[in-house]
Amino acid sequence: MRSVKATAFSSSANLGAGYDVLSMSHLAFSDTVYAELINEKERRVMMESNSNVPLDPARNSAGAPVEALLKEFQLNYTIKLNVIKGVPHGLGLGSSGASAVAAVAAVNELLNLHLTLEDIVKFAVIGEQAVSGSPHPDNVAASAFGGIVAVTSHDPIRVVRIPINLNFRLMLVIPRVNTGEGKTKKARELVPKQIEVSKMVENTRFLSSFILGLVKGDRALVREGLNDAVVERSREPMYPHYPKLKEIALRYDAIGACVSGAGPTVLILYDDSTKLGEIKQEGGKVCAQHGFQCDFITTEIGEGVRVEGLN
Ligand SMILES: Nc1ncnc2c1ncn2[C@@H]1O[C@H](COP(=O)(O)OP(=O)(O)OP(=O)(O)O)[C@@H](O)[C@H]1O
Ligand SMILES: N[C@@H](CCO)C(=O)O
Repeated sequence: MRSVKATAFSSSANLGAGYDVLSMSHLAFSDTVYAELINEKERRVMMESNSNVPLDPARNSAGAPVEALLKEFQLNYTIKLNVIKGVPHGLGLGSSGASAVAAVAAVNELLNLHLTLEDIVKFAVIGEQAVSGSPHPDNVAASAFGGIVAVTSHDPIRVVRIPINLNFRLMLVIPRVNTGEGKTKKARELVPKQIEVSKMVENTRFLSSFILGLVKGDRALVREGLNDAVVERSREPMYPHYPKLKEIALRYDAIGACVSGAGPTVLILYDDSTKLGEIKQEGGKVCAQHGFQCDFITTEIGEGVRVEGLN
């Protein structure tokens, strides 16, 4: 039987004021999905995994988009997906998104559907809808395209990679906690439905500064822009360690810090001026004060989804 392997990397969405719009792929973790054509008789998705994610395709971020693909292309095929999880889930690292992108990319290759990367994002978003109740496109856009991306249109999906002219590396501060089922769904319920114009203006300034700082290679602008006056604040009860951790990162001259997606992971941008050792030491104490340990993982900006035909 023909089978295809696809690998998609972890991601950090929002990046300060870019809620549901900005996201960054990183090489820290990845999911791999093997897709195999079992028969051409019955429209069905069979699931296997090395992890405790749901094996009901409708409740799995990899299975749901593949079911939608088979329906969209009116294919009565049985497809087996083996989801090899490498991205820890429920921690704000785009785990559900990575599976979704890898699954859609693998089936695209397996069935020669000729999907563009934006088509892959369009279908992978169905996986996010299945697990968080919202079709947020940011994580899947970063896992599909790589780099730092802006989703400039939702319908139709349009994704733009942001040119990066600033040298920096990444550190993920990952709490060793179990956030339970549907963490992102709960986090999205905390986001206010309406905000004051002053908050919109403040976030527009942040977003402009962050993006312009990346493009111009202006460290101070990136530092000024990596902030958020709305979503991060509304969700603080889900990551009480964050404000102090951010203050420590900035004190020791990190370029900036933000919540990774819906958290609780914190993303820190740093360079040679940053006193990383002090951040790890004092940041570790902050995590302990909140009752958990944190892993401090350094990594780099990631690539887009990789596909490999196996036979
Ligand atoms: N293939 C999958 N990979 C990861 N989680 C999955 C998958 N399929 C279903 N899930 C469920 O989705 C939830 C994890 O997704 P969730 O959106 O909450 O966090 P995340 O994707 O890890 O991080 P982020 O905050 O970046 O979205 C868990 O409840 C998990 O059981
Ligand atoms: N933009 C999404 C990303 C989830 O990783 C959210 O913050 O809910």
